[in-house]
Amino acid sequence: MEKEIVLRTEGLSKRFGKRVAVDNLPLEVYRGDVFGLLGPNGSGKTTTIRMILNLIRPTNGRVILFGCPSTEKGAYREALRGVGAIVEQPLFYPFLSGWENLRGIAVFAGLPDNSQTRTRIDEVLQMVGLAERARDTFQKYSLGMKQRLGIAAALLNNPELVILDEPTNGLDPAGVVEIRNFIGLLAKQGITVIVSSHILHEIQQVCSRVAIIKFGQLLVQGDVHSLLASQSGVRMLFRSTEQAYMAEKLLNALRGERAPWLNGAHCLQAEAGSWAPPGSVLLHVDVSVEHSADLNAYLCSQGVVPAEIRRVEASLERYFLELTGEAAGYMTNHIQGASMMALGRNG
Ligand SMILES: Nc1ncnc2c1ncn2[C@@H]1O[C@H](COP(=O)(O)OP(=O)(O)OP(=O)(O)O)[C@@H](O)[C@H]1O
Repeated sequence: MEKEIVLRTEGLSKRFGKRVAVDNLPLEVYRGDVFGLLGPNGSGKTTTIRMILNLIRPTNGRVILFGCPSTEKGAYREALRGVGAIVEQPLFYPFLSGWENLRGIAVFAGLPDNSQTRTRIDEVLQMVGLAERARDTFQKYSLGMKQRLGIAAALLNNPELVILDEPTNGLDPAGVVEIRNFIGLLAKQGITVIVSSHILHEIQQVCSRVAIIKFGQLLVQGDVHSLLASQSGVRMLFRSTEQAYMAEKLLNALRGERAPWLNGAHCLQAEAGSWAPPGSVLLHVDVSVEHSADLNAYLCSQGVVPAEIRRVEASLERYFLELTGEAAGYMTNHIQGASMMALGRNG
């Protein structure tokens, strides 16, 4: 079944003077996704979110939200009613309780001041786990609770899509886990979530799809499972670079009917601080770890003997570093994988 696109951006770009903050960004968010918008500080995440929310105007391109293009201004404002968002730290009154703060926000957002709205306030406080602390003043809340109250505010209008800009910022590890679990709960209730973060591993576990951006450009977009599939596997160190490239050739030739369990192999430079000597060339083999012995036996039979073989755990962070060459290592050949789009800085 075709997945329904909830939000799409086409050629979305934003320039501040000479600075290009967002550059021709093509995002696609499907219904039910927890969509991670990931990238380092200053990569354009908040600017993108602000354009989606119509808080700033794109220099070029458009957003299509629930089928409605941002160029149709009135209709787009209507479509935005189906969105709840927190961008930056929401402002709350410190001497009012969580409940009273939400009431103020509800009234400000144009919700009627009636029993239905009051019930909704109770509901959202329950959803974010603050029901028992609803009557405490905001100033008594921990940072994590303050953040959750922000999310509760974003949920007031019963949105189909929730956008959370860096919701884990400033939280301790327990707070991060709390927010992550909470995002998972939202997804279980059928709410589509877009969540931005500059710390890739923090929300990797909860995302179904991600877009990784840098300098406002899309580096890669796809479902987390396929992106990471090309990351996990085993890495081999050889006594010489020549042997590593020889093994790469041999294993890529072995793929197919003779070794259906082998998805491919590519050489890369060892990251700084990794187990391999700095600057050495490693062979990454896309294979499940149970086949390490088969690989070893085959390469030895061909006279190319690995000096060391290690399993690698999939991580978006490593993937990002390899993609951008930010670690000492960089990929010496292109990224492989079916359902992803890799657009380097130069296309
Ligand atoms: N109002 C503005 N005027 C000028 N430049 C801006 C403005 N807003 C953002 N920028 C610049 O645009 C670029 C992208 O910023 P943005 O805040 O979107 O990045 P980000 O990925 O959200 O970063 P962070 O993780 O630090 O929040 C940065 O270089 C930033 O300095």
